[in-house]
Amino acid sequence: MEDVHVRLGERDVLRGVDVELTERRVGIVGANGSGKSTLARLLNGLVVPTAGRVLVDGLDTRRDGAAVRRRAGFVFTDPDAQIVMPTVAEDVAYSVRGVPASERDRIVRDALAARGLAHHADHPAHLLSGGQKQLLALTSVLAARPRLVVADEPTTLLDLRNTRRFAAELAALPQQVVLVSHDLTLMDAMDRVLVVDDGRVVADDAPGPAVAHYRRLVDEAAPASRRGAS
Ligand SMILES: Nc1ncnc2c1ncn2[C@@H]1O[C@H](COP(=O)(O)OP(=O)(O)OP(=O)(O)O)[C@@H](O)[C@H]1O
Repeated sequence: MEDVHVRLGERDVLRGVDVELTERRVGIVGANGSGKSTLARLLNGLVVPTAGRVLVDGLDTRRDGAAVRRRAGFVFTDPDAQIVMPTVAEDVAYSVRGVPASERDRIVRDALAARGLAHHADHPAHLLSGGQKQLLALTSVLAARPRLVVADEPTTLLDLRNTRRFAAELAALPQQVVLVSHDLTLMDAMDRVLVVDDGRVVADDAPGPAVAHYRRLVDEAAPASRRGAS
């Protein structure tokens, strides 16, 4: 991201973000409305910069949006917003729809087996539990073999067990992962963490110091009367 600015409506949502993300695991934390989702969405061209450039694998997201989206898979917070087909297997098949049918069936079978969803293949996707739906969303994204996986608060709807399971799935991926989350425990597994505040990256460090920076920001923003109590 080269000096990226994003203006949405009347608001400067991102103001001069300049980062090169080369680590395998990159976390993004920050307050509600600070610009994290916008930053994540820049990475697959769902949002394009108002000024500056975003390059993914050397491709400009403004010019080569479709090619960028093939490289960068996006996992949304709410899997219901992402699951588009009636059954579990059909949903995974949809994300590899360009592949010949015989190969597609094999990809779908392998992908479902890898996430423990094989016996749900013909089940209606909407009947899965929240955790299973999130795994299905990840499975469908991964079936398209993206080089980069961007996940925007993917564990918000999950209980502790499924959060752990999903985090383990993300951790095991060979791809580069960019993870936006309010769950600071997930940041321990990152190689690098960006702290976003009011549209800027205000810290960019290893997880320990970055999360400490974020905690200080929150403490400083709290009214003095509450600070002692926290
Ligand atoms: N399409 C839009 N038009 C106008 N403003 C927008 C639009 N999308 C986002 N915003 C604003 O941009 C700011 C940043 O939003 P963003 O979703 O990136 O924040 P976030 O850090 O991911 O927040 P959260 O943690 O609450 O998900 C917010 O103030 C939001 O209201």
